Amino acid sequence: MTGMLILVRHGQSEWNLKNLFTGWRNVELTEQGIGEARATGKKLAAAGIVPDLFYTSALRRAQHTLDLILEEMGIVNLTITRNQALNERDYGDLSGLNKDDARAKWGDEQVLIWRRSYDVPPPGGESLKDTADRTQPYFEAEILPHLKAGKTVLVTAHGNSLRALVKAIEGLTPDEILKREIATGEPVAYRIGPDGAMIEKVTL
Ligand SMILES: O=C(O)[C@@H](CO)OP(=O)(O)O
Repeated sequence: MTGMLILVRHGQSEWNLKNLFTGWRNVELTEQGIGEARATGKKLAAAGIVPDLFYTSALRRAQHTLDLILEEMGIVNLTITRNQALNERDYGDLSGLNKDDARAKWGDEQVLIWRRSYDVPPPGGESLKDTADRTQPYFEAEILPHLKAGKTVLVTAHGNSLRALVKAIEGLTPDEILKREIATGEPVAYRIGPDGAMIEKVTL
C-alpha cells in the first residue's frame, strides 16, 4: 500500500494579479483564482482521488482554495489541519510592494537575488532556506507518517512553501528548486512508499 501526496498552490490572488510581493499578507483569491481552485477540485474528482487527510496554511488564500476544491469534490465530512509552518515565505519589508517598482528602485539583479536565491533573505523576511527550515520539519513530523501508512494527503499552500516541500521530496539541489515554478491551481502529486521515499511523480 503506497501513500499519495497531492500539493496544490492556491489559485491566483489579488496581489498575484497586481504583481505585488505577498508573503504573509492575507489577500483574497481573484475570480480567476476561484476558477482555478474549482478546476483543480474537478480534476482530482475525475481522477478518482479520495484524500484521507487535508492540510493548509494559516493564510486565507490557501484555505479558500482548499474549501473550493472540497466543494467540487463533494467532500463535507472532514478535519482540516491549518498550520503556519505551511505559510508562504515571509517577504518582510518587500511585502505589499510592486515587483516592477522594486526592480526600478533596487535593480533587476538585487530583486532577483531576493526572489530566487536560496539563502539570501529579503530585508526583514525569510529566504527559501528559512522557509524550508520550518516547512520541512513540519512535513516530516505531521504529514509524512500518514503517507508512510498508505494514506492520501491533500495540501494546499503557496509557491515557496511548496517549493521547499518539492525540494525535499524530489531530492533537488537549491539550483534545481529555484528554477521550478509551481503554477497556481496546478496539482503536483507523488506516490510515497512505506519508507517515506518518493516512488514516482504522478501526472493528474
Ligand atoms: O509574492 C509572493 O509571496 C511570491 C509568490 O507569489 O512571489 P515570488 O514569485 O517572488 O516568490
